[in-house]
Amino acid sequence: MTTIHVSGLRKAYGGFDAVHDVTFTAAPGRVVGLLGPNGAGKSTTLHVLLGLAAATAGSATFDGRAFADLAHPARTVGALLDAGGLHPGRTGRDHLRVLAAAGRVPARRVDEVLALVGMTPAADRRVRTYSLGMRQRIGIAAALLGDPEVLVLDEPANGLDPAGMRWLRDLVRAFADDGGTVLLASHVLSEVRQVADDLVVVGQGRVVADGPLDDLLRGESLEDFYLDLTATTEGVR
Ligand SMILES: Nc1ncnc2c1ncn2[C@@H]1O[C@H](COP(=O)(O)OP(=O)(O)OP(=O)(O)O)[C@@H](O)[C@H]1O
Repeated sequence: MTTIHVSGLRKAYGGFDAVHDVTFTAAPGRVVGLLGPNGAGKSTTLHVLLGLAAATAGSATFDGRAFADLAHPARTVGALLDAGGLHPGRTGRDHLRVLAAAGRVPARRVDEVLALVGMTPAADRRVRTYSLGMRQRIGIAAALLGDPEVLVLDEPANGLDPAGMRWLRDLVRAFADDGGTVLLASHVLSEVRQVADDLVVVGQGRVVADGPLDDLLRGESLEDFYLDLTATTEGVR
């Protein structure tokens, strides 16, 4: 069981704060939805958490440890950031094999995650022949490779068909019900409404709402709540 702590996080690019001051916690057993307008700082927050960018101030950790200090990163956290990152000439299976080797994950786990995401029949085709949803499924398989305690998912429903979206929802729910921690960034409010326990809304690099989803909404729709909240911070920076 692993808790994500993001505390006083600031990330500046040149003189511009992509993230100004972000603090929140994602606890085991919870699905935390991360929302915010384009350019609010969601991806930057996830990048710092995953060790892909250095914090200017503050911290983003797993049980107090930065990603770079994790003893076995693949077992702690699995991430889906951008399904466009797959090599087009490689098969789905080969892609996962390379990641398994890099993450010190047993090769047999590749077949397990291919089955989990429903990609066994297409596993030996090259990625360039995959649809967006199929690439997304391989990306989710990659996140699951190390049987991690935390899932960090950026726009996971991208390209998924309705059956795929339900499958993803069930997977995320089961993962959290099993004691896992899920941080899920999305613009698809219906997806967040259906699966999130907690909500963190970011606007212009700051947290503008944070708490259990039902407590925040108090019967209001997520769309109304979100659009009212972000109206003042609207607009791409
Ligand atoms: N490498 C970078 N160099 C300079 N500015 C950056 C860099 N990465 C992000 N930014 C800027 O930081 C701000 C936050 O970007 P970020 O990608 O974190 O937003 P986001 O909330 O993920 O947006 P979206 O919903 O569009 O994905 C934006 O203004 C963006 O232009």
